[in-house]
Amino acid sequence: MPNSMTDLLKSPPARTPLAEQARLAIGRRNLVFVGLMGAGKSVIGRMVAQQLSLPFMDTDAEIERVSRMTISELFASYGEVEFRALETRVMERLLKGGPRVISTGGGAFINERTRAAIKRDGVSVWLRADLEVLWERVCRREHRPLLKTENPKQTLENLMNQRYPIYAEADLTVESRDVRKETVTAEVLAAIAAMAEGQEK
Ligand SMILES: Nc1ncnc2c1ncn2[C@@H]1O[C@H](COP(=O)(O)OP(=O)(O)O)[C@@H](O)[C@H]1O
Ligand SMILES: O=C(O)C1=C[C@@H](OP(=O)(O)O)[C@@H](O)[C@H](O)C1
Ligand SMILES: [Mg+2]
Repeated sequence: MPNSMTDLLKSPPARTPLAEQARLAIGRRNLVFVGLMGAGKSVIGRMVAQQLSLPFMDTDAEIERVSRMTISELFASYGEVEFRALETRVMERLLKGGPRVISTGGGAFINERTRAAIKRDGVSVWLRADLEVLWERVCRREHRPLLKTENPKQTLENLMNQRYPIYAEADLTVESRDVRKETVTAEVLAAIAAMAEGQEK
């Protein structure tokens, strides 16, 4: 929200040359972040959107807005199957309104129908991270219902084993490691720009 008339008159911040290249590469498509809980989809997605001057949406936030419930409440009241059905509908709707940057919840790309929609209308980026990095980021947070188990670190490892072969189907992979978020953001832009160069050859 602009704070003053001066803000309203300001032009949007200029993109860096790397961001400009990445923006051209995306064209009318959406940029979609996939990967496990704690990979940084929500945080990095928002930063990349800012760099590209594209609107940002997070499917979990959108699901919470339309249902007027938290993700934990949805899992508790309706279960995972209903949550996935809602997630697919929200994802299909967001993909139609692009181009935008969309961060998904960790299970979205695992669902066949959601994955097919992302492949059709988006450039997907897998933010890949090691177990220790993910665990360090999620262990103190309480809002992820799938990790409310006896041994959440083991649950995370099991999910890695099940899901990593599927995340690997994403168009691009960027390592989300223990470095500054700005570094990961720049690496995402570089990966998109490099993808476009590869397509031109
Ligand atoms: N280099 C980094 N890249 C991404 N996230 C990072 C990084 N360093 C620390 N974090 C933290 O890790 C957490 C990632 O959470 P989030 O973006 O919600 O992940 P996801 O949406 O993939 O579950 C955030 O608290 C973020 O601040
Ligand atoms: O991995 C998953 O199945 C889930 C990941 C969560 O999103 P984040 O990956 O953003 O934490 C959220 O959608 C829900 O708790 C289920
Ligand atoms: Mg998230």
